[in-house]
Amino acid sequence: MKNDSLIHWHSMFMGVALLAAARSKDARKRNGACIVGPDNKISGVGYNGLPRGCDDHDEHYWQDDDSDPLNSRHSYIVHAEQNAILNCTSLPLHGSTIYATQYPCPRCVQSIIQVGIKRVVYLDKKAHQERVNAASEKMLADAGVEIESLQALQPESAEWSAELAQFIETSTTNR
Ligand SMILES: O=c1ccn([C@H]2C[C@H](O)[C@@H](COP(=O)(O)O)O2)c(=O)[nH]1
Ligand SMILES: [Zn+2]
Repeated sequence: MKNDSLIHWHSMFMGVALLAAARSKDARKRNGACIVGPDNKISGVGYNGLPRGCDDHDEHYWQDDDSDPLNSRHSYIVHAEQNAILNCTSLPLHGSTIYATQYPCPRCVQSIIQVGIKRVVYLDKKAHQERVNAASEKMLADAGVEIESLQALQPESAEWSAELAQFIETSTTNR
């Protein structure tokens, strides 16, 4: 007998991004991203973290002094979207969609555009980063890359993803 109780494709891909995010060591924000080809095949997954070989336990990397690049976490962390692109196992990415747990920053947007990704689906948007988000939005619009919230695209998927995020948050201690 056929089982019709499936999740949407959007739920599956945002779910993969959320699971990837659960691997992030960033105590401030755990992000994930999942890149999907036009044929619904996953090409790459990533989360925010330090580059390979940089010790997660080295507190130097997690400092917050933005006035000194040597002591700023922003010099070191590879963003989830960048990692998803760098981790891709199938190329090219032209025409792909990236599912991101957070509205991508301008740096990530640059990479997204340059590899030919044509659509961004995001889960959360930080309202206090209005100007940063506007910079991302301008580049995406000029480059003809669509961006939409999962909430607007598929409300049931957004609700399911929020529940999954909550479940992951409360159940991730070295499992
Ligand atoms: O597009 C983005 C933006 C940010 N991140 C990561 C980078 C950090 O690990 C956290 C928090 O970012 P802040 O800039 O320190 O607020 O989120 C990402 O993965 N993708
Ligand atoms: Zn970014």
